[in-house]
Amino acid sequence: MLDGVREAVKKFLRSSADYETSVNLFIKELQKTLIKSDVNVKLVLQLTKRIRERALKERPPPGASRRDWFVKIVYEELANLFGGDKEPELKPPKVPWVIMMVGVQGSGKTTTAGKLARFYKVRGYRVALVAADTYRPGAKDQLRQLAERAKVLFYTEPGDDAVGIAKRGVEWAKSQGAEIIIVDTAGRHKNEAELLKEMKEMSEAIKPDEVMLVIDASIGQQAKALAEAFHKTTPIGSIVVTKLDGTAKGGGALSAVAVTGATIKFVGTGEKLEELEPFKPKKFVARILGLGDLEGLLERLKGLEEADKLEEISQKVLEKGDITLKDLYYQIVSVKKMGSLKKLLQMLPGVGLALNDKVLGQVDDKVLDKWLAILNSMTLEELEKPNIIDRSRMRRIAIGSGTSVKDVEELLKHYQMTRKMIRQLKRKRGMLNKLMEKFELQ
Ligand SMILES: Nc1nc2c(ncn2[C@@H]2O[C@H](COP(=O)(O)OP(=O)(O)OP(=O)(O)O)[C@@H](O)[C@H]2O)c(=O)[nH]1
Repeated sequence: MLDGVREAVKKFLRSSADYETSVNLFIKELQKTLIKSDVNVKLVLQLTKRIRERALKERPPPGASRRDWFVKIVYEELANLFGGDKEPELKPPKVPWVIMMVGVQGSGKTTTAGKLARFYKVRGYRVALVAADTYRPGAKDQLRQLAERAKVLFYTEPGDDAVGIAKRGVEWAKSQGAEIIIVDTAGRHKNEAELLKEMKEMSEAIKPDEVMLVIDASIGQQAKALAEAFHKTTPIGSIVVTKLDGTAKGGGALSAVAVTGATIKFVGTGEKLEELEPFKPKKFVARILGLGDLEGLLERLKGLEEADKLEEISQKVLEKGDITLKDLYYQIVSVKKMGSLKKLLQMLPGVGLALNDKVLGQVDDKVLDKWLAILNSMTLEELEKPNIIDRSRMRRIAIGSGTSVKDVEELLKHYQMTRKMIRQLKRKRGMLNKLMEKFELQ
C-alpha cells in the first residue's frame, strides 16, 4: 500500500509542474492509496489537510528547496499516524502478565515469541514460554529450543489439546513465579474457522492480558482481512511487524493498525533472537517510504535549519556588539548539531562569527567537544558573567568537565579575544554609520 505513497513522493520530486499543483496532485494520490487501504476516511482527510496547510505555509530554511521540505512534512505527518514521537509502553503494567501470540503460520510468530522472551529476560523479568501450537509439527520443539537459548522457563505437553496445554501452561508458569508468560498458538488449522474457534476458546481459558498479533511486513493488504478476523475473535491489543529486514513494505501494518486500533509495539528485523526492536514510528515510516536518501535529506535539512539558527544568533551578537559565554555555548551546540565544523565551514563560510577566523584556525571538532563539556560544567551565572570565574572556579569546572584548568583558561582566552573583535567591529560599524549619516548616505 505504501508503495503508492513511495511512488507519489518520487513523482512529486521529479515533477516539473509548479509547487502548488504538485502538492495537490500528491495529496490526491495519497488520499487514494490510504483510503484504498481502509484507513478511516476522516483520518485521511485530517492528515492531508494538515500536510497541505503546512506545505503552503512553511518556508524551508535558506538553502533548502520547497520540494525537499515537503517530503519532510509528509514524512513527519505519516509518522504521526503511527504514533509520532510517542513510543509504545513496553513495561507490563502488572505481573504476572500473560501475552497470547496470534498470527498465521509463517508470520514469524514462534520466532517472535522467543525474541520477546529474550527481550524481557535481559531486562530482568522472569519469563515463561508456553508452546500451544499443536498443529504444526515441530512448533513445540522450535519453541523449546528458543526457550533454552533465551534461558527462560518452558512448558508444553504432548498431544493436541491446545486449549488445555495453554491453560495448564499458564497456571504452571504462574506457580513458578513467572512475571511474563508468553503463549505461542497455532497459525494454521483444518480451516480458518477452526483456527479462530481455537483462539477464542484459548483466550477464554487463559484470559490473556494482551493479545499480540504478529504480521509479516511483506503480506500487504491481506494483513487487513487477517487482523480483522483475529480482532473479532480475540481483541488485538498490540502488533508486531516481522521481517522488516527483507522488505520496504509495511502498508499492511498501517491497515492492521487502522482496523484494530492497536499499536505496533515491536518490529522484527532478522532471524536472530536479538533482532527485535521496539517500534519507532519515525524510523518505520522512513523505512517504508524507502527513499534511499531520506536520511541524507533530513540530515541536510536539519543542518540548514541549524545554520539558519546559528546565523540568527550571530546576527544578534553583531547587533548587540557583545557576546556572552551563553551565546558561544548556543553557537557551539548549533555547530555540533550540524555535524562537523569543517562541514559547516564548507556550507556557510562566514557564519559563526564568534568563532572568528583566528579562532577557527586553531579549532577542530575535538576542541569543540572539549569546549562544550567545559561550558556545560559552568553555572548559569558563570556563563553570563565570566569575570567571576577565578582559579578555584576554574578547578571545579575542569573537574566537572573532565578537562584541565589550562583548557578552561584557553577557552576563556578565546572568548575574550572574540569579544574584543566583536566590540571593535561594532565600533567600526558605528563610525561607518556616522560617516554615512554625515554624507547623507543613509
Ligand atoms: N528475516 C526475518 N526472518 C524472520 C523474522 N521473524 C521470523 N523470521 C523467519 O520466518 C520464518 C517463519 O517463522 P516461524 O516463527 O517459524 O513461523 P510461525 O509464524 O511461528 O509459524 P507457526 O508456528 O506455524 O504459526 C522462520 O524462518 C523465521 O526465522 C524477521 O524479523 N526477519
